[in-house]
This record gives sequence, C-alpha cells and structure tokens, in this order.
Amino acid sequence: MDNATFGSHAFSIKGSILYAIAASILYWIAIGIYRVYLHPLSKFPGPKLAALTFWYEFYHEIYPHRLRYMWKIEELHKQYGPIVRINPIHLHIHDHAYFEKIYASGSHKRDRCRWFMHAGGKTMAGKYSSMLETMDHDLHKARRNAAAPFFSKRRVHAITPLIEDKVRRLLARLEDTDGRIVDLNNVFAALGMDVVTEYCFAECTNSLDSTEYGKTWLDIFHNATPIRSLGRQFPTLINTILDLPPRFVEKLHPSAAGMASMNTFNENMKATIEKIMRYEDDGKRQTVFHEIREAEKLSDKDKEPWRVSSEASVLLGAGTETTSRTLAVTTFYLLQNEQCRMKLIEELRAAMTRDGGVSLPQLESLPYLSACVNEGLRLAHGISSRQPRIATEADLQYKQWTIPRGTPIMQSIYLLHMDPIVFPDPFSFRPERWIEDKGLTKYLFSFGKGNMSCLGMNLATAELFICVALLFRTMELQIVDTVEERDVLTTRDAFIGQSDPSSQGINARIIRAVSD
Ligand code: HEM
Repeated sequence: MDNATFGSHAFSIKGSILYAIAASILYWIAIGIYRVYLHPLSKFPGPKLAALTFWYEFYHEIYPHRLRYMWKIEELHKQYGPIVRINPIHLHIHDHAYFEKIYASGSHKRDRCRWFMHAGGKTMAGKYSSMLETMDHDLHKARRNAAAPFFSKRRVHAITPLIEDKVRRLLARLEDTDGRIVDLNNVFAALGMDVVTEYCFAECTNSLDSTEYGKTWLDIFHNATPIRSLGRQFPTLINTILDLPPRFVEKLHPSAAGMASMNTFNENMKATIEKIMRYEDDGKRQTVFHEIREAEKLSDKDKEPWRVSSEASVLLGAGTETTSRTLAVTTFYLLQNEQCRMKLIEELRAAMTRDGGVSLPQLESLPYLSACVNEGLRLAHGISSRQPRIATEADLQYKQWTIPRGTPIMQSIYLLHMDPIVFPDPFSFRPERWIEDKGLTKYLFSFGKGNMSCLGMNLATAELFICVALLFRTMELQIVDTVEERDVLTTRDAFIGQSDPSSQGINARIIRAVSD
C-alpha cells in the first residue's frame, strides 16, 4: 500500500467516525426538539428535562439516588399540579377521584406499558410472560380468566381450614421459640409461601418448618425486584445478562442472582406442569394448573408448560412478599400501640375462643379487626409503584386535559395512601379512621382496581383476617430491636415498597401464649 492510498484510508475512517458522531448528535438534537416541543405530550406540565430525556428518571431511580423517583414525583405534583409529564412518554396523575378511570374494568380496554414492565425481558417472572407481564388487554384477559375461578371468594372460603391450619402451625412454632427473637417478615413469608404452594401447586414448601422460615425466598424476591428499574433503561443489557448460565449470573450481583433463582424455580415447576398438562398426574389434588388446563378460551400455546410456569413464580412472588409485609407492618403497629391492641383483643375475646370456632365471614364482620386490616394494608402499600395503563381505543379526559389514546398514564398507590387530604396524619396507625368514615374504603387501593387488579385479593384478605385474629387472640408478643424509620417505613420503591437497605427486619419476641 503506498502512502497516498494509506493516507486516504486513514482520512476516510476518521471522516466516517466524525460523520457518525455528527449524525448522532443531530439525531439526538432532533429527538430532543421533538420530545419537548412537538410531542403530543409537550403541552402537559412538568420539568423540561424530564420531557427531554429518560436520564432524569435514571438520576432519581438508579444513580446517584436509588429507587427514589416516586418521592421526586410527589414533589413534582406539589410544583406542577395533579397531572405531570414525568419522562418523555409517561403522564403521572395524583387524584383519588381519577383512579378508577385509569384502572378501568369491564369492556374499557387498557394495556400495560411495555417500556415500564420491561416486557419480553426476564426481570420479574422468568423468561415468558405471566398475566402480570402481559401488555395486551385481550391476551391478558384470556390468561387471567383461565386462572381466575381458582381465586374466587367461594373457592377461597372453602380453603379456610387450610389457611387456619398453616396459621396454627406458625403459632406453634412461635410458642416453641423460648423467648428467642424472630423477624416477622420471614415468619409471615413462610406462612404466605406454605399457603400459596399448598393451595395453588399442591406441593407445599414447608417453610414454616424451616429454621429460617421464608427468608431465602424473601431475599431472592427483594434482591430481584430492584433490577426492574435498570431493565427499563437498559433492556438489552439486562436480557443479555439473564441469558447467561444461572451459575455465572449468580456471581454478578445479588439482583441478577435473584432473577436467576426465579428462573430456576420456573424450570423446576415446569416438570410438574408438564405432567398435569398431559393428564399424566394422579389428579387427586386440584391445582391452579388444572384450572388453566381446562380453560376453553385459552390458546394451546398459552397452555405450554414454559408459559404456565411463569404464572407459578408470579403467584409465589406476589402471594408471599405483599402478604408477609402487610402482616409484619400490621403486627408492628398493633404491638406498638397499646390502646389499639387492647381494643382489638377485647373484640376478639368477645367473638371467639382461643380455639377459633368462627368462620371467615364472621371475622370479616368484626369492625375493629377490619379497621386494623385496612390500616395495615394502607401502611404496608403492597405494590407501591406507579402502574401505567394505556387506553388504546379512546382519548381520556382529565379536567381540562385531553390525554391522547396510546399514552401511558398512571398513579402511585403509595402517594395516594399517604395523602394527608384523604388520610389526615398519614404516617400514624389509626384504625379508627375506617370506622369514623365508612366511605374511606373506596380510597384503599392496595389491591389495585379494574381488569388487572390483584387476582389473589380474596386469598390475601383471608390470610390477613385469620392470621391477625388468631395471633392476637392467642399470643403475647413484644417488638424488639426495630426502628420504625429504618425497618418499617417504605423508603424505596422497587415495584413493591421496601424499607431502608440497612434494615434489620421487624423483630419480635414471644412473651407467652394467652390462656383463656
Ligand atoms: C396483601 C397482599 C397483596 C397485595 C397488597 C397485592 C397487590 C396487588 C396489586 C396492586 C396488583 C396489581 C398490579 C398491577 O396493577 O399491575 C396485584 C396483582 C396480582 N396479584 Fe396481588 N397482592 C397481594 C396478594 C396476592 C396473593 C396472595 C396472590 C396469589 C397467590 C396475588 C396474585 C396476584 C396476581 C396473579 C396478580 C396479577 C394480576 C393480573 O395481572 O391480572 N396477590 N397484586
């Protein structure tokens, strides 16, 4: 190669790089101008920087702040009003009266948001979409309806002996602790896991017999969920990592390890599901997989074991963390509030003996117990995060704003539950508020609303009522080594609400079993 040819090659490589950089800068300038001035959402209030780039959210959600965007959104609402553009594609609303319009039911079509759920990724429910990760309204409906009869009120009432049996097992374990300290998060996670796995899969994990209770699964879940916000910003990176062999992924980061463990769980469930789908099981115990198998309107593809296994991990995840956190938070506040606890115990003593003997509907009719359950649900938040929905067939009207169809709009359950206008003194545990104002229950959004709300609501409610009633009717406990700000309050929003990373758990010591 002579010098002249080499020189022109060097020039053309350098030139091409410069062209590429210039083209990319122009491209991003054009995108920026479009997003801020020409985009259909450009007329909505909010910071220009949030409209311009997803890095605004990154700053509050990933680095340097961690899982704190929800609190920034709260500030933005104070500054800009009840509707705010919080990133280039999302509108966030803060208005109790508009919740059911966004989370509509019946024939109103609402999709989930692919960007937000990091759909098709592996960030939550394994490789394939469960109903919780299904974006399309109609497909979601088919998947959800296939499992829904299994969680009806009637079916859940029929299994109250199973739930009561698990709660009694828990109480027996606690009685046996000999004054040792237990982390209530782990204890109640074991209850949630044993109920869900025995009822839904007919294969109990027997976590209530484990020395660590439900700690292992809870840690996996807590480690796995924060990766969702990273998955939104960098889907390809996260998908690539999670395609690597699980053993390798486990070494990378606790979050990735958590996801890898969930995927392994799915793989294991697949074997059980395969047998059921091929009618090769003994058919003695009905599971949610039998229900899905018989669903006439569900396609054969959606009955493939690999797809159904993703429903299994969502049921276990959704059914364990949320229920255990609600029970732990409710127990914490009741143990910290002598007056509330005494009122509850008095009501329980009048209604039931130490051995129980009351039905679930009877428990649900106890006013103070119901108020305590509601107040616990409010302060535990369950799924704290914003949950985008997309109205695909019609524009929506919010006050003077016309929201174009196809726009992801959302509210955050945490912000609604902590709004002092609806819940004065929102950080206080005050069950009385539910008795003083019966209409308040319409503002309890813990289970979401509409076509994509919590499928396990009846099961969760049954667990909460039975467990709180039996625990406080039969046991005396005391909170120890627990700091409300660090261990109880929700200070990070990782889809589910989480407390401070330095949290030592919600710890209690069992004082004694109550004699009648
Ligand atoms: C206190 C306990 C619980 C709370 C606060 C809770 C809360 C929620 C919320 C807010 C959603 C809606 C998510 C969205 O809008 O996309 C949801 C969905 C879901 N939950 Fe729960 N949940 C609880 C317990 C359970 C239990 C015990 C199960 C079943 C074993 C369960 C199964 C599900 C499923 C399958 C979905 C997805 C529904 C769908 O996509 O149609 N949950 N949960």
